Amino acid sequence: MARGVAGVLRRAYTSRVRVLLSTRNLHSFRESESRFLGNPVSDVPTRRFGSENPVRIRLPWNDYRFGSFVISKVRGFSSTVDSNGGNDDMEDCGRSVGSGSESDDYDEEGVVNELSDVDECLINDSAVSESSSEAARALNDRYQDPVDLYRELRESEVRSKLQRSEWDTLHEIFGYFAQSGWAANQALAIYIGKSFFPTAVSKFRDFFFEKCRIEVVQDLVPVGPTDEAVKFLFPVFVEFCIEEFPDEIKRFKSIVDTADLTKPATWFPFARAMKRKIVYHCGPTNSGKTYNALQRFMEAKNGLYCSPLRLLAMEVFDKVNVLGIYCSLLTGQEKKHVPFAKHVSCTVEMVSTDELYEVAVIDEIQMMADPSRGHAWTKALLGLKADEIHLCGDPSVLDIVRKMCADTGDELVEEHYERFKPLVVEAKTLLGDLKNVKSGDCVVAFSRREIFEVKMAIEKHTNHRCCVIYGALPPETRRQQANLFNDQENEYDVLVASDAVGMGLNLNIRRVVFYSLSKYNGDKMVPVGASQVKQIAGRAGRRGSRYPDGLTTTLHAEDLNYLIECLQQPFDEVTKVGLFPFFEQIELFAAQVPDMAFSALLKHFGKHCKLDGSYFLCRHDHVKKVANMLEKVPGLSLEERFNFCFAPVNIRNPKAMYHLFRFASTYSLDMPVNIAMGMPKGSAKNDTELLALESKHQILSTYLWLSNQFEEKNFPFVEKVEAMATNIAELLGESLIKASWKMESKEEKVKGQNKEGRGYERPASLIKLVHKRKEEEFGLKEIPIK
Ligand SMILES: Nc1ncnc2c1ncn2[C@@H]1O[C@H](COP(=O)(O)OP(=O)(O)OP(=O)(O)O)[C@@H](O)[C@H]1O
Ligand SMILES: [Mg+2]
Repeated sequence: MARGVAGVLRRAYTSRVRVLLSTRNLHSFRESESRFLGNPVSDVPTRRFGSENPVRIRLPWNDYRFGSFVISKVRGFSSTVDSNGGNDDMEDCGRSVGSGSESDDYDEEGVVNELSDVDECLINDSAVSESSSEAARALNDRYQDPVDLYRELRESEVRSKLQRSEWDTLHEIFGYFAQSGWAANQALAIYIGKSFFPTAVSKFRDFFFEKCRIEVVQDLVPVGPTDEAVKFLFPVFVEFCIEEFPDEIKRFKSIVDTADLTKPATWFPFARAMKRKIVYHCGPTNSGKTYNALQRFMEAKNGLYCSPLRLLAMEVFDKVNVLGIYCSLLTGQEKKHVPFAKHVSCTVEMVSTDELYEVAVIDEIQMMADPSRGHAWTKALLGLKADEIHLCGDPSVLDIVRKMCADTGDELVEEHYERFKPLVVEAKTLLGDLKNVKSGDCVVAFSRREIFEVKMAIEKHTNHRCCVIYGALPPETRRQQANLFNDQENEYDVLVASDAVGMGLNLNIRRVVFYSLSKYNGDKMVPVGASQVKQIAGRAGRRGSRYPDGLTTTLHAEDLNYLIECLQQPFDEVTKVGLFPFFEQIELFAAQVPDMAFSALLKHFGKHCKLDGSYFLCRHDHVKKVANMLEKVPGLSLEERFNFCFAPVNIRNPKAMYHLFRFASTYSLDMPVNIAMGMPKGSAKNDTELLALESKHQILSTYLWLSNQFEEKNFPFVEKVEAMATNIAELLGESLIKASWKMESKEEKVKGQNKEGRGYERPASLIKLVHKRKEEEFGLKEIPIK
């Protein structure tokens, strides 16, 4: 029986292990497999497993073969080489190579991906003495076939009497083996996972001690705990594992197979069957990328515009309809179907890969590299069924798009753009004083608190009035604030905004002033990244706006050099883009680990998933947090749970979390989900009331999102909720216009620091400039940035 299973495993092993036995290359299993099946990569006889009478081809030990691949030069163990001659292994030590999973990066809970690289540097680091090399050579000459050696061990009935020193050295050798990153990586090829590897080695050690002839021990001991010893033992270890652990191997294989995220291009066979033309509108901000892509969108018989933000999707929806092209709107929260419309403006998460389009536009394509949302852009690019796909974005993902198009077989046309007008850095700065703000300025701050502090300070100390835009505001309110700012007929001539203005919005901004260049990343204050600085600064001086010439500067002189550095930095080249499994993939995976809680399942998936080198698994800690909370709601199917967990909710807002919990609980009882939330009577009179309005809107937004995922009978109050949401968005708008309160806790904080009466003051710049240039270097010159 065991042999039967082993036979199956060996067949599987032979067919799988056609790629060089390195974890880094597990991702390319499939590729190499198909390459192999179509066109055998080796003309050297391969070792076969699985037939009734396996043909054992004797090869010298130093050419020991796994499938068609060779662990070459065992004696010198310089590298692992595949039969195609590709050399991949040891030189990468110490570098993070571009393949395998990135789970180590994304999972802050310290989940280690079973398939990710382990440090193979051990191999190179070990000092190999002349005598042990000599001993290794002798060992390899003596035992030329690992299979023979394994058989001999298996059949042996004598336990050798070892001397204490031999026993100690053997232990050291096996200890070294267990620590070997190289061996752990190679073992993955036979589906010995990283967590099981130490157990397998320990069992192998016991087996070896139990069965090994004294002569073999005496030949091995002089080699000592070295890589050479590991290389010698490894093929024997493989034989042992295949025979000893068929169940573990089978289990791990099924898990790995169902967590396979390699070859994402093949997930969309219909898109692959098409000859698509991809047009990449590549350039910096304000260079006309979206404008040109939208021209093609509007000319087409039918089209799809995929936006990074609800606000932009709404803007395109309005603009296109005004121009007489019927266009519907589709976001997570709203479906506005325009009769006879053949065009759709949607948020990128809502992309359907089922519809056929003549033209699709994917805006801000560089977002493919976003750690959390990247997968939506990747899916759109790989899966859209459109004759023409227009990508708008900066050059950071150009190379990877080229690679993806080569994989999909799509034609790629590149259109390069320059900024209409160069962005100019004002070296004078605001000299630390918000009184120097001018009409048409957008002051950018990176927290809600700072935004209000700046607004209040400007309104108190100058005659300017401020609009505000930040992430927690509903898109309708952001839009109302943007219109108020753009409209020249009122007193609102300054905008105070967070990085939420960074994408695509067309605002009448003359100058972008960075209030600070640091932001809180959830853990600590960090400098804002160069690409984000560019994106935000690029909001100044839009073509067709009142201020076609863009200026940018900082509030404080000490931040200026960092701003210039960011603007002058070339775009980073992205090497990996985001992926996330579809529900069906999670479902298949779940079948391998029955009874596992959903949050643990996601964690487990992250641990076992297999990715090609150009992809990473998107972060989903937010989803896991919701999943944890919803563990207490019984009776949800996996799919229902999946949908609830992806609902947009602010996990730091206990009220929002409570309502989501309530929605899920009511739904699980198959009762109509109601909203049970009081409406505020008027606009907010202080920051606490404003926060409450924001929070209420977010809860309503979650309800609307869920109503689009589930049946109407479960979420029957959509109209009522929509009306409430509109009402609250209006109240928020009114509140922002009236807002003149002081930020309470800030005041307390200032009191605590004995700074009462000192007026407005920004905390000192947090950017520590390493290469601080002298002020004279810039003087009051204006520095144009291309
Ligand atoms: N050929 C054109 N004729 C008239 N207006 C144009 C033209 N090209 C661009 N514009 C206008 O210039 C402004 C910036 O263009 P667009 O939004 O396309 O830039 P972008 O490169 O997509 O910028 P971002 O990276 O910030 O999204 C818009 O207001 C757009 O309407
Ligand atoms: Mg654009």
